[in-house]
Amino acid sequence: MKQSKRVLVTGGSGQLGSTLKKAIQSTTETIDFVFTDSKDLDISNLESVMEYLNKADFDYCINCAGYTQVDKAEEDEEKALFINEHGVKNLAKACHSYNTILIHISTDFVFDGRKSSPYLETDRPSPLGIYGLSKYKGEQEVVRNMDRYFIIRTSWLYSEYGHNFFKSMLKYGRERDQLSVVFDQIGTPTSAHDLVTAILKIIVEEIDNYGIYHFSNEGVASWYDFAQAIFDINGIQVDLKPIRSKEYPTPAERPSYSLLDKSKIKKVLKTQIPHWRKSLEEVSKNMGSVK
Ligand SMILES: NC(=O)C1=CN([C@@H]2O[C@H](COP(=O)(O)OP(=O)(O)OC[C@H]3O[C@@H](n4cnc5c(N)ncnc54)[C@H](OP(=O)(O)O)[C@@H]3O)[C@@H](O)[C@H]2O)C=CC1
Ligand SMILES: Cc1cn([C@H]2C[C@H](O)[C@@H](COP(=O)(O)OP(=O)(O)O[C@H]3O[C@@H](C)C(=O)[C@@H](O)[C@H]3O)O2)c(=O)[nH]c1=O
Repeated sequence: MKQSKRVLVTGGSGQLGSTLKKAIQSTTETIDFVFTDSKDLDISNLESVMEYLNKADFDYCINCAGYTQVDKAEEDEEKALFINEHGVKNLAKACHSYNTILIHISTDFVFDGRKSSPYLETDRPSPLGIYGLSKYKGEQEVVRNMDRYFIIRTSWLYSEYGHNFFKSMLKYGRERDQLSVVFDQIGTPTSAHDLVTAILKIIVEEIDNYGIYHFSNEGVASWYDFAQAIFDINGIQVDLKPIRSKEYPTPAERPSYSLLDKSKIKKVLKTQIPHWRKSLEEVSKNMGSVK
C-alpha cells in the first residue's frame, strides 16, 4: 500500500516554488515532494517530461514553471509560447498518461480588464499582451488534454522570494527620493504564501472538484495603493506620486481592472482568505524589512 502522496514540483526555484519549499518545512503532513528546476526538468521538452513522470508514481504535479516577464514577452513571443503553451501542453499530456493530477497556475492577465465587477471563472479570457495570451493558450492545452486538473488563476503575486513588485518597491523606495506608480490599474495583490496554503489544502484534503479557480487575497487596490502600503508598513519615507498608465508607458498593455471573484475556491475549500493588507504585513515581517 502506498504510504504517502507524491508530488512533483516544476519551476521549483522560482518565486512560487521557493515559497512552497519553505511552507513544507513546517507542514506535519506526510507528503513526498520532489522539487525540480529548469535544469532538472525542462517542461518544454516532451521527452524529458514523459521520462520524469514515468520515473515515479506522482499523485500530483504542481506547475510553478512559467515565462513571467510581461514586457519582454512582447519581443520574445516565441519563447513565451514555447514555455507557457507548449511546455504546459507537455505537462498536461504526461500527467494524463501517468494518472497524475495537475495543479497549474495561471493569471489575471488572461482578461482584458473591460469588466467592472470581479471576474468569474466562466468569463471569457481576452488577453491584451503576449504573456496573457501565452498563459491562456496554456490553460486551453490543459483543458484539451486531460480531465483531472486544477487551473488556479491568481494576480499580482509577491513574496520575499524571486522578482516581484513588493521587492522592487522596497529597493526603489530606499534608493530614491521620489517614485511614480500607476493608480488606474486595479486588482488585488496576492501573497504567495496564501496561494501555497490553498494549493496544499487541495492536496491534503484530496479535493476532486477539478476545473478552473480564481485565487487572490481579499480586497481591492491599485498598484499605487499597494506601493503606498508597502512603504507605510516598512517605514520607508519616499515621495510617492500617483500617475496614469499613459505616463508610465510599457511594451505590454496591462488590464485596467483584474479583480478575481474567489467565491468558488472559498466554497470548495471551505476557507476564508486574508485581506491583502494583513498578508502584506506578514510577508514584510518574513522579509525582515519592517522598521
Ligand atoms: N508573478 C506573478 O505576479 C504571477 C505569476 N503567475 C503565474 O504563477 C506561476 C509562478 O510564477 P512565479 O513563481 O512568480 O514566477 P518566476 O518567474 O519566479 O518562476 C518561474 C520559474 O519557472 C522556471 N522555468 C522557466 N522556463 C522553464 C522551463 N522550460 N522548464 C522548467 N522550468 C522553467 C524558471 O526557471 P529559470 O529561472 O531557471 O528559467 C523559474 O524558476 C507562473 O506560471 C506565472 O505565470 C500568475 C499570476 C501572477
Ligand atoms: C516598477 C514600477 C511599476 N509601475 C507599474 C507598471 C505596471 O503597470 C505595474 C506593475 O508593475 P510590474 O511590471 O512590476 O508588474 P507586472 O510584471 O506587470 O506584474 C504582473 O506579473 C505577471 C507575471 C502576472 O501574472 C500579473 O498578475 C502581475 O503580477 O506598475 C509603476 O507605475 N511604477 C514603477 O516604478
